[in-house]
Order: sequence, then structure tokens, then C-alpha cells
Amino acid sequence: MTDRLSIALAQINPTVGAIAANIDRIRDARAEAAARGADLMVCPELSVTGYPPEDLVLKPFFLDVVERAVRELAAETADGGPALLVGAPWRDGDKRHNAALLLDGGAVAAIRFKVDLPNYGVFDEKRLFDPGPLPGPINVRGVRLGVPICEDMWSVDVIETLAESGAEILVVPNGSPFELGKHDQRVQLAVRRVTESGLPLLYVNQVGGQDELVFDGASFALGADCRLVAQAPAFTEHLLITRWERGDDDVWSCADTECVAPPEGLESIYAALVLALRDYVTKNGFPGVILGLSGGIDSALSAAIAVDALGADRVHGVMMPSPHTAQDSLDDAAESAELLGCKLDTVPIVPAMEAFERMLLPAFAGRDPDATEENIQARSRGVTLMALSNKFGPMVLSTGNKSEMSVGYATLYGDMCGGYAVLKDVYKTTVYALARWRNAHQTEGALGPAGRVVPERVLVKAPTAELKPGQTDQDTLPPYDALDDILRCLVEKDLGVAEIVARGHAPEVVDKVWRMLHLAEYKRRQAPPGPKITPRLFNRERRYPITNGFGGIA
Ligand SMILES: Nc1ncnc2c1ncn2[C@@H]1O[C@H](COP(=O)(O)OP(=O)(O)OC[C@H]2O[C@@H]([n+]3cccc(C(=O)O)c3)[C@H](O)[C@@H]2O)[C@@H](O)[C@H]1O
Ligand SMILES: Nc1ncnc2c1ncn2[C@@H]1O[C@H](COP(=O)(O)OP(=O)(O)OP(=O)(O)O)[C@@H](O)[C@H]1O
Ligand SMILES: NC(=O)CC[C@H](N)C(=O)O
Repeated sequence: MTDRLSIALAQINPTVGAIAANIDRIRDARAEAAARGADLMVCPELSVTGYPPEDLVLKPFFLDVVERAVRELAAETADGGPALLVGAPWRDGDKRHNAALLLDGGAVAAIRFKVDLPNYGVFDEKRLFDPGPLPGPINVRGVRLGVPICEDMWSVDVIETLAESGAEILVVPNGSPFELGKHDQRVQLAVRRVTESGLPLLYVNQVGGQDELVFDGASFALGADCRLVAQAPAFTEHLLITRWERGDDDVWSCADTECVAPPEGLESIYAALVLALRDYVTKNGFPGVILGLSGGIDSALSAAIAVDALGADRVHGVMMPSPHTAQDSLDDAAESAELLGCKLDTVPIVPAMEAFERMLLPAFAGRDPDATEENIQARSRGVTLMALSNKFGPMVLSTGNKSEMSVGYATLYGDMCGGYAVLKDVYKTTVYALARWRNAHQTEGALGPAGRVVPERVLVKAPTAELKPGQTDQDTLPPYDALDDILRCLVEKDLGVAEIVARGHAPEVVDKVWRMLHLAEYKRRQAPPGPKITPRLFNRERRYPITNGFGGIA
């Protein structure tokens, strides 16, 4: 009987659909695991395709390619090196499963299917996969391992079955996306499962950005006594080696190994945004990003995140003054670019505004100027940025935040244009907090300069769209502290008006915010994607009808 087992947790960053590249990553990690004496290397959920592969798995041709790649990789395990536990969509007769496959001795040695298919929030697995039967353990080098797949760990049944059928150690492959506080939630759940089953548990999570999702990794291992015995760093690829030994009481214990505490709070949000943007830009093949630098907080923070993600030489700011642009805005945009070390061009939009005015003069005869002319400014900037993107290749980085997108305080085809909106799920109050945090700290692996990156005045001046003289956001919107609290209640907690008023908000303000939220659904449907950091990201997991006759919130 084997009394020792070394298990490597391969926290890799796959690209969805890039099967050959993902297999290369797994192969490289296995070579390192072999050199460090591992008997088994465990990869995240659906590691061969990347998570979530979405409707790619509905294509039989895609599944053929996956199966061929897995069988070729399995053949390589005839070399006597570590066994491999990989994840892939897998067919069984006319069923399609989310599977964990043990590759060992040159073959696919065992297969287990996911039982609990998540179908809430950002997950859509019921339309893609068939559930598997309650599983038994698999035998790896003489040790019985239970393999619950991600959501299988979130309820009792699968692990209870595995424990009852003789599993000795639980090994959990995951594709678990980040949101604020998610790591603690996972550890608490894992502790519950360990307490119920009496078995040690290894949790292996994917890392990297995939469209709206960002995976933080933060893989870990718990001993049978619920002690944290290993913890991989978050937001970066890592191979975590754990060494287990069977005790006289038949309980496996792990020699203490590296434990790197994951970031929390604002630091975790900032790290998530950096990784999400970096992977979106690089995995989609852009040379860099271009953004409008207005001298305001949203563009200043977006630029800082972009420089930390990509390096200053891949970020291009453009100041596009109109007659309403204050000297302070010009100076603040220049200081932002200087602090970050990124390029800043100035392209005045006055000629475009004048051209539209002349062009529309006959059509607008007899009409007073209104929001129409304001929006032409925002759209002139959008056209300019898209032209620079077309000509030179960088993706337009959209700067809108969650508070604005909630209430429709943004111009369709204007400042809403762009490929990715890095602050899409970040409320304005959090935008300020993140900027202050970044001025005093830096995340691991950030490519930007240390120290202040957002000018002090940008943090203290009144936010303004500068689309007409003397305009501030608060002419139209409630103060951001109040607005964000009301929005969290409406968007994330589904509270009614009475409950929100009971928190100290004026009924007419709550009513106004609800109406604005409701009326802006059409804008959000046309907004660029951006990374999830809250429990409810617009479009991906909060899906309201646009044509919607329901007016009440009580
Ligand atoms: N249900 C629906 N389905 C599809 N389309 C719909 C629609 N309702 C209106 N529309 C269309 O949308 C148009 C109105 O939307 P839009 O053209 O965007 O314009 P609108 O929402 O009227 O104005 C933009 C607002 O955003 C503010 N803003 C702009 C730029 C930057 C900032 C900032 O500080 O970040 C704020 C600006 O001060 C103004 O209050 C309508 O004319 C109509 O064409
Ligand atoms: N003068 C400008 N030059 C360059 N870009 C601009 C200018 N004005 C607005 N933009 C772009 O449009 C976005 C929306 O900006 P606006 O100033 O209207 O409101 P905001 O939401 O307060 O953003 P910010 O805090 O960045 O100013 C900005 O983030 C910026 O990318
Ligand atoms: N891929 C999954 O099954 C993920 C679901 C799970 N509840 C999580 O977020 O961790």
C-alpha cells in the first residue's frame, strides 16, 4: 500500500478554445511537476478547453478535436512521469459531460462526470452538459481519490457519496470566477465539506481573464483537521506541490508548504481588473489600448489599470478638448499621463462639432440647443478614438463605471464606444477608493510605476461630463454615496422601495433612481463587456427586459 503521495496543483491560465496551446501549458507544468517529484498533477475544471467554453461544446467537431488532444496527451503519460487529472467536455453515448479525466500509464485511466451543473449567475451549464451519476473514488497509484468537480463541492451529496465509498483524499478541479469576498466563501465551504467527510481537500482553480470573468486561482489545500496547509498566490499562474503521508490512523496529512495569503478588499478588486484587462487585450491580439483622457477620475483610473496591466508603452491617452473643457482638465489629463509615463496626444473636437452644427443647421432650424449637441461632443470623441484604433490597431478602452451605466449617464455611440469597459462593474464610490488605494500601493506584478498615479486634484474636484458650461454630475444625479447605496439595493439585493427608504434615503430619490435604472436597460444591452467583481454584473448575470411595462418597486 502506498503511504506517500505528492500532488501538484497546476493553477494554469488557459485560453478558451485554444486546445493545442492549453495542452502545451499542461505539458510544461507536468514536466516541472515531474522534476519536483510529483506523483499526480491536478489541473482546473475543463482545463483542456479553458472555462467556460460556452457553446463551443455544442459543436461535435470541437469535441472531436478535444478528444483527439486528450488521447494524445494520455499517450504521453506512458513515460512513467506523474499521472494527470485534466478537465474536458466528454461524450458518453448521446450524452455530453463536464468531465475530469485521469491520464496515466499511457491511457485514459478513469473518467468522472460533474453531477451538480450550476445554472445561475454567470453559469449556464445545464444547457451545455448532462449531469453525471453520483461518483465513486478513482484509484491513483494505490490511493482512492474523490473528484468532485467545482459546483459538486458546493452541496453535501457528492462528497458524502465519495466519503461513503472509500475516498481517502478529495481533489477538486475548479473554474470559479472572482468576485469580492469569493475566496473566503470557497474556503468556508471547503472547511464544511472537510468537517462533514473527515477527508483532506485540495482545491485547484483556474487563473486568468476570460471576457467578463476573471479567475483568481488562489488554489489551496486543507488537512483533515481543516488546517490550511497550502495556498498558492492569487492572480498568477503557479504550480503548488503538496506532499501527503498516510498516518497510522489511515488519515492523510500534508507537510506544511507555501502559503501565500491572497489579497483582500480593494487590493483584490484592483488585481482582478488588471488581470482581466491584460488577458482580454493580449488573448485577443491587440498591441495595446487607446482611451480618452479627460482629466476626470474614470479615465485616470482606467489608464492606471491599463498601464499596470500592459506597461506604459502599450497605453495611449488622447485629450479631446471642446470649448467647454476647463484648463484644469487639460492639466489633469497631462499630469495623469506624466505620472503613468504613457503617451498623450491632444486632438481638439471643435472642427467636428462645427461641422455637425453646419450640417444639421437646416434640419434643426427653429430648435434650441439641448442634450443633442452635448451628445455630439461625446460622439465626436468616440469617432476619433475608433478612427485611431482602426488606423493603428489598439483597442478602445471604454471608461464608464457601474453607477453611470446603471442610470444611463453616458452617451450611446459616444463615450460608451469601445471594446472593453474595465470599470463596468465598479461603482463610482469604489472608483475613488481604488484610485486612492493605488496611489498608496501597488499589486504584485504590476507594470506601472510605484507611487501616485492619479493626480490629487482629480480625487477632490467635482465630477463633470463637461458637455456644457459649469455642468457637474450632481446636477442630474444624487450624490454618489447615496446613488451607489440605492443601486446596490436595487441591482444586487432586489430590495423594494420601503426597504431602501428605511435605510435613510428620500422616497423621491429612490423612485428617481429606479426609473433611471429601468429606462437605461437599452443602453446597457449595447455596452461593451467588462470584468465581474460584484455579485451581479450587468447583462451577463442581471438580465432585465428592455421592453418592460413593470413600473413598481414596492
Ligand atoms: N428603449 C430604447 N431602445 C432603443 N433605443 C432607445 C431607447 N430609448 C431611447 N433610445 C435611443 O437613445 C437615444 C438617447 O440616448 P443617448 O443618445 O445616449 O442620449 P441621452 O441618454 O439622452 O443623453 C446622454 C446623457 O448622458 C450624460 N453623459 C454623457 C456623456 C458622458 C457622461 C459622463 O459623465 O460620463 C454623461 C449626458 O449629460 C446626458 O444626460 C434616443 O435619442 C434614442 O435614439
Ligand atoms: N475632453 C476629453 N478628452 C478626452 N476624452 C474625454 C474628454 N471628455 C470626455 N472624455 C472621454 O469620455 C469619458 C466620459 O467622460 P466624462 O468627462 O463625460 O465623464 P466621467 O464619467 O466623469 O469620466 P471622467 O471621470 O474620466 O471624466 C471619459 O472618461 C473620457 O474617456
Ligand atoms: N464552475 C463551477 O461549477 C463554478 C460554480 C461555483 N459555485 C463557483 O463559483 O465556484
